[in-house]
Amino acid sequence: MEKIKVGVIGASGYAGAELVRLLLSHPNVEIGGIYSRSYTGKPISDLYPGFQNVSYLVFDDEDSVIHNSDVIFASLPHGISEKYAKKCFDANKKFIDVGADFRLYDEEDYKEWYNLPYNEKELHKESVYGLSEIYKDKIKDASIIGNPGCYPTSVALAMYPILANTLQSDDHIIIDAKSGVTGAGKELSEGTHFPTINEGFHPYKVAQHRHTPEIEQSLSDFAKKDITVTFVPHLLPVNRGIISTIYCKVNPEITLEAIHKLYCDTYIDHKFVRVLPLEKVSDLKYVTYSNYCDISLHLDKRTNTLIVVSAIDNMVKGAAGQAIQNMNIMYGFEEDAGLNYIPPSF
Ligand SMILES: NC(=O)C1=CN([C@@H]2O[C@H](COP(=O)(O)OP(=O)(O)OC[C@H]3O[C@@H](n4cnc5c(N)ncnc54)[C@H](OP(=O)(O)O)[C@@H]3O)[C@@H](O)[C@H]2O)C=CC1
Ligand SMILES: CC(=O)N[C@@H](CCC(=O)OP(=O)(O)O)C(=O)O
Repeated sequence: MEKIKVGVIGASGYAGAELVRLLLSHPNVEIGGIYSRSYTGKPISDLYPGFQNVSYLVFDDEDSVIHNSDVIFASLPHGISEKYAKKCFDANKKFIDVGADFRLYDEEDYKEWYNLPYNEKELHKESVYGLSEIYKDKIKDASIIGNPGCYPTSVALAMYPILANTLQSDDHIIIDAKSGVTGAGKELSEGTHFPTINEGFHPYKVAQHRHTPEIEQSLSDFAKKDITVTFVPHLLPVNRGIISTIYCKVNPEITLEAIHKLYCDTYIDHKFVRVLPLEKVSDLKYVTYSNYCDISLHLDKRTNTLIVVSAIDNMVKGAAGQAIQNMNIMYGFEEDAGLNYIPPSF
């Protein structure tokens, strides 16, 4: 089968480099080019030694990368991707934004939480929110994808079966989430400095994180009514992984066994969502480097509270892996092509 050409804009960053790592072993693609503002002309192995003797890719200029590719991934800080999306759209190339610029349906939400307007309004009408398991039919025909955020991916997959079947008894949901430090990107900062985070553990942006509207957008879409969330992220002193522990009130008649069956049935054809057997608890160790989302289910009968624990690797299912899964859906490749990594055993 002829391979398609893919380009990565922002390949010097963490999510961009993770895209390159995964794409290099994808059976249906060839890398058409990689771009970074700061490293033009340098081999990627200079920046990330793991590519030594594996890839001889050299950072190129943005126009060559777009020209040489059929589909372009952008992995940039928010507010920058529209410019690249426009160039790709005008050149009839597909565009997958790993950042946040095409995730929110409503520009007012984007203005409120990101302090920026949409400059290319027409492009937002073309874009599809790329939560692979749930919006596959729309993703298939899309030319622009807004790849979901890392925390929102972990929460949306965890809550879809309950909300789509209206089993919640309250429309407010509490999310206690923890992320590894790679979630903050490559740029050095006091907040991610080793002595600051090592042997510490703290919440941040308590109830004011920019993923709040994205999470509410998905959950409300599933429930077909407004769902609100209280979302508190924490910074875990590990490199990779997200655990979201989610609390949702449910009707007293429902049993944990029935909920478990519903989740298993919902995800039976979706290999990347693993509903764990009852009694097991999701652990980020067993999803790292992989595209899996592990979901465990627990019921506090005393308070009729369902507790869903969702674990993903923020760099893979939370960013590069899901972006590649979306590309696979767009091109009709096997959905798991290039994504068959088994998590480590210990
Ligand atoms: N890390 C994660 O877990 C996740 C990240 N994301 C999203 O992916 C995107 C990238 O994140 P991440 O990789 O962590 O960030 P990094 O800070 O590690 O990388 C940012 C990249 O953007 C490039 N860049 C920065 N400013 C500009 C600019 N003005 N013009 C062109 N390129 C620029 C940098 O290139 P240069 O070499 O030129 O500086 C670098 O390649 C963000 O939108 C982030 O929110 C999504 C899900 C998870
Ligand atoms: C630990 C950490 O700092 N995480 C980042 C979220 C990860 C990320 O990059 O967010 P997107 O999914 O929107 O791209 C944060 O809280 O802003």
